[in-house]
Amino acid sequence: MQLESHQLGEESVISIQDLNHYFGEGALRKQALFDINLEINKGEIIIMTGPSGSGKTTLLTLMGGLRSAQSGSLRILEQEICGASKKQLTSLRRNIGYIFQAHNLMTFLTAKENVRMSLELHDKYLDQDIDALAVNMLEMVGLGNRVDYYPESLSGGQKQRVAIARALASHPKIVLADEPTAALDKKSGRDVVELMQKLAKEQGCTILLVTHDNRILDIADRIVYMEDGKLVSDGIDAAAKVK
Ligand SMILES: Nc1ncnc2c1ncn2[C@@H]1O[C@H](COP(=O)(O)OP(=O)(O)OP(=O)(O)O)[C@@H](O)[C@H]1O
Repeated sequence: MQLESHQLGEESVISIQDLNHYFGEGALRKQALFDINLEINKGEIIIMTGPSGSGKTTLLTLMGGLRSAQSGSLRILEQEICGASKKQLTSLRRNIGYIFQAHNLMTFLTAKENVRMSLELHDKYLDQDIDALAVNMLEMVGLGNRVDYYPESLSGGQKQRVAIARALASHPKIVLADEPTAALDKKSGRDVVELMQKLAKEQGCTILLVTHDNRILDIADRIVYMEDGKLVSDGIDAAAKVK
């Protein structure tokens, strides 16, 4: 029998036990996540899918250190996030790359300057040729001839590729992507996720991707399916559920 990579006890990047999450206070308090358990290893590409309102973005933002975890245990890169301070979350976020539905590029910066910005956050790049690193990363996403373009002069797919270059330039251990193909046509969407897959595999980076786009499910090593705030299946069953 062939074991799945997550069963082999490889290096754990994210480890979640009995995680619950609530929004609001008092009578308005509403539970959004219920007893989530999940192990994610180095280099895995995980797609999270499920109906609208099922809790995918809430879980993704918790795993990205973008909001504080309230109850249970959430370990990211060997750090407990439940009860972590703002300062701890900020330093954790330097190890994570983010790609969102709307590319979130700075409109007043060129493609190169957008990628540079993410490198400038890291001391280790300060004595290197950051311009050259940014250009090299843009070449890797096929935009070597667009480095000095502003976002408004790029197509949707090109903007999303700049966002990928920006997210991966500093070789983060984790990349989070929330609906990265939502604003793209079929071909551009496919190109964008295949590029993410290729770069992540080269860098040994873990990708967590939330999507409603059934056409890209095959790039995942594992599919996690959510419903009503619960993780209802993980792995092969999940793939069958969304077909
Ligand atoms: N900031 C918030 N305040 C209050 N309730 C929230 C907040 N964010 C999300 N929720 C609620 O938590 C639940 C899960 O929402 P979430 O956005 O995680 O779902 P989702 O699966 O990502 O949905 P979609 O696919 O539509 O983006 C929903 O019932 C939502 O209304």
